[in-house]
Amino acid sequence: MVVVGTGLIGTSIALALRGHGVEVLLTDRDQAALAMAVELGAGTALPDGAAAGPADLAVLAVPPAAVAVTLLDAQKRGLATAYTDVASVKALPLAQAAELGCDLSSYVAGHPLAGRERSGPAAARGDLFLGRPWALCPAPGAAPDAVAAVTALAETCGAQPVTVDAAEHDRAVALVSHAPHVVSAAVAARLTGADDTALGLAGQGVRDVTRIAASDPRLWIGILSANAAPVADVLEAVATDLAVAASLLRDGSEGAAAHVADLLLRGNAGRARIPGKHGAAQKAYATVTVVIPDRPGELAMIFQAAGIAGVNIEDVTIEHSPGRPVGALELAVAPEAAETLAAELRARGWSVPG
Ligand SMILES: NC(=O)c1ccc[n+]([C@@H]2O[C@H](COP(=O)([O-])OP(=O)(O)OC[C@H]3O[C@@H](n4cnc5c(N)ncnc54)[C@H](O)[C@@H]3O)[C@@H](O)[C@H]2O)c1
Ligand SMILES: O=C(O)C(=O)C[C@]1(C(=O)O)C=C[C@@H](O)C=C1
Repeated sequence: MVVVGTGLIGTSIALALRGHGVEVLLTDRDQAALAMAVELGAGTALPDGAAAGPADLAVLAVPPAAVAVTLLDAQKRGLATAYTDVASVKALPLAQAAELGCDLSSYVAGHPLAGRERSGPAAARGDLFLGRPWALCPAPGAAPDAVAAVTALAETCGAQPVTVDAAEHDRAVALVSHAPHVVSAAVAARLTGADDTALGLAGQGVRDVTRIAASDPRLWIGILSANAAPVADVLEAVATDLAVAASLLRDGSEGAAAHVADLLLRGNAGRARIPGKHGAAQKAYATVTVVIPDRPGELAMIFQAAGIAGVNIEDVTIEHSPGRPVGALELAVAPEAAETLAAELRARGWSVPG
């Protein structure tokens, strides 16, 4: 397998494949991204010049606007017998590939519906795709062998392949991914002018609604502009709901409140329609939260205590309390290790609520 573009998605796919013993060759025009992916165990660097022979499949994990040119270049080099991409929009890269004269029989456009708000190989996870849908949009003349190779890729990564027409895919993701992204950004953008009192009162709700607003704007402007009309349709409908809700709230009458309640009820109904993930569950970690004083060496001592307790820390987040000399350290660990870690930290004097 060859992965072109060792960012978040390319490296996550490579890690998932390596987990199944697949030989993976990596390439990226950014040498630092490539070196990091190799360092993380995602594969080995694709040698310059002639490869030993074509790979079974080349995965083009580059931004949407780079898919067609990358495909053309890869096909000219004879990198693989089949090709796919992972871009978040499908009709435009397919049209560009046709226009450039790419071989569309060996190419099956793809899109895993899994990601993160962080970019680059350091954010990659081999379990990113477990149980997630993976859209496949083969062009009419796609070779059955190529379709089979890309289907096998999705399945090996633990995802559920879903075959869908490219234009239909783009309309669907405008609703379930692209418009929600803009709405999240719009809510988060209100916070740029927020004062310390408001930010200090921020709870989980605003964090949930704005998580994806932390994503790379360069990637997202490429996605949104490549799917502009379907995204605009959804945003206009959302904007109408918001404008009506605002004017009803200004009205302040009981009747108006009932109408706002109607929007909330439709929200409940829409949310309930989102299917649960299929297939295997993503690896679930337990979170041990520690209240930490803001002083040098504190993190090192906590990590050392975890090591002494024999507990592997899988992930770390620090939530700062603005204006307060403490923070909340969230340690993600295997569920069966959570109690051991909590007990060790409490015994050493840290506050571990719960
Ligand atoms: N981020 C997500 O949540 C997500 C989820 C699903 C699909 N996608 C799609 O996956 C693709 C990659 O997104 P990402 O989040 O991994 O971005 P990323 O920025 O983490 O990685 C992109 C990588 O591609 C490299 N690159 C760019 N142009 C290249 C070229 N011409 N040749 C070789 N390498 C090149 C960059 O150097 C970078 O390392 C995009 O098409 C995106 O739409 C993203
Ligand atoms: O969960 C996230 O952070 C994502 O941005 C993932 C998400 C999505 O909207 O579900 C975003 C864009 C991709 O094309 C696929 C998946």
